Amino acid sequence: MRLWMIGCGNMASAMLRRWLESGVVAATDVDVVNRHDRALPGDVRQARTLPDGPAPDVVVLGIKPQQLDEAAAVHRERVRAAPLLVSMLAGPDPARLSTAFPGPVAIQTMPNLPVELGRGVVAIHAPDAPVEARATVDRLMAPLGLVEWFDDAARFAAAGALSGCGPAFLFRFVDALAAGGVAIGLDPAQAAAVALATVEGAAAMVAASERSPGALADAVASPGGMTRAGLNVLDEAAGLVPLLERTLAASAKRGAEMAKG
Ligand SMILES: NC(=O)C1=CN([C@@H]2O[C@H](COP(=O)(O)OP(=O)(O)OC[C@H]3O[C@@H](n4cnc5c(N)ncnc54)[C@H](O)[C@@H]3O)[C@@H](O)[C@H]2O)C=CC1
Ligand SMILES: O=C(O)[C@@H]1CCC=N1
Repeated sequence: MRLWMIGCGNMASAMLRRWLESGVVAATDVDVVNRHDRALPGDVRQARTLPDGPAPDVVVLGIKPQQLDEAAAVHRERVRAAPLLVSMLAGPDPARLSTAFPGPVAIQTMPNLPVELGRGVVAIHAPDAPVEARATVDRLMAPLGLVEWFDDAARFAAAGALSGCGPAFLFRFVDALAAGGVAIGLDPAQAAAVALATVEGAAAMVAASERSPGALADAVASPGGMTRAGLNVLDEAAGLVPLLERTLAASAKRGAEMAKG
């Protein structure tokens, strides 16, 4: 599959790394446009302008949302002949993408960083996309992890807040678990190592298990034991659930503002 990538930074290069590793895309079939050269997976071609020659199968948009209009002004004419535009920008919906880049079928996606390992989530919103366009997008996204289509814009936005931002929240949790360890007497380096290994093992276990996270928590917590004492704090009325409800609500609110442009 031939790709042009307009903007290939943290998120797009995580996708590119996995596309190259999985073989769904060959490095020689990718052309990246970045503002400045940066280290890219597979040493793919990188320039300030799109290449001459025929349009690719897919144009991938990986710039910041605030850079959409500026990038469209520069690249719109070259992109017009491409069949598909796949955006990872938080905010712009397919209609806004098509206004910026008329011509291709516009697909709005929200990936997350673990796609780099093939363990990510890609939420997709393109309710009017024809079936062939959906099939191409599915083929491209399949190696990245869980791929979920949302025809409903509000559900797509909610999923994006959870999965797109979620890795950062979990990274914070790892740090918070380590900070809790330090507060009860561990040295910081050991606390960080123990917290990370605990989260990694527990995440792998819940992913592999047929038991729910709640059932697994109960399997850890002996009645009247240490874990139950800790869970009682997390489960307080003002504990972890309301904290994460507020966290996701804040991300979703900001996403809605960005969608308005
Ligand atoms: N970082 C993440 O975890 C996620 C990011 N996103 C979305 O991905 C997009 C990119 O985010 P990051 O990769 O974190 O940003 P980044 O700043 O690392 O990458 C943006 C890239 O775009 C290039 N660029 C800027 N203006 C350009 C232009 N006019 N023409 C060509 N290239 C241009 C820059 O040189 C840079 O390499 C954003 O729209 C964000 O909403 C979506 C989901 C998760
Ligand atoms: O923070 C952001 O706006 C982007 C979208 C989701 C993750 N990063």
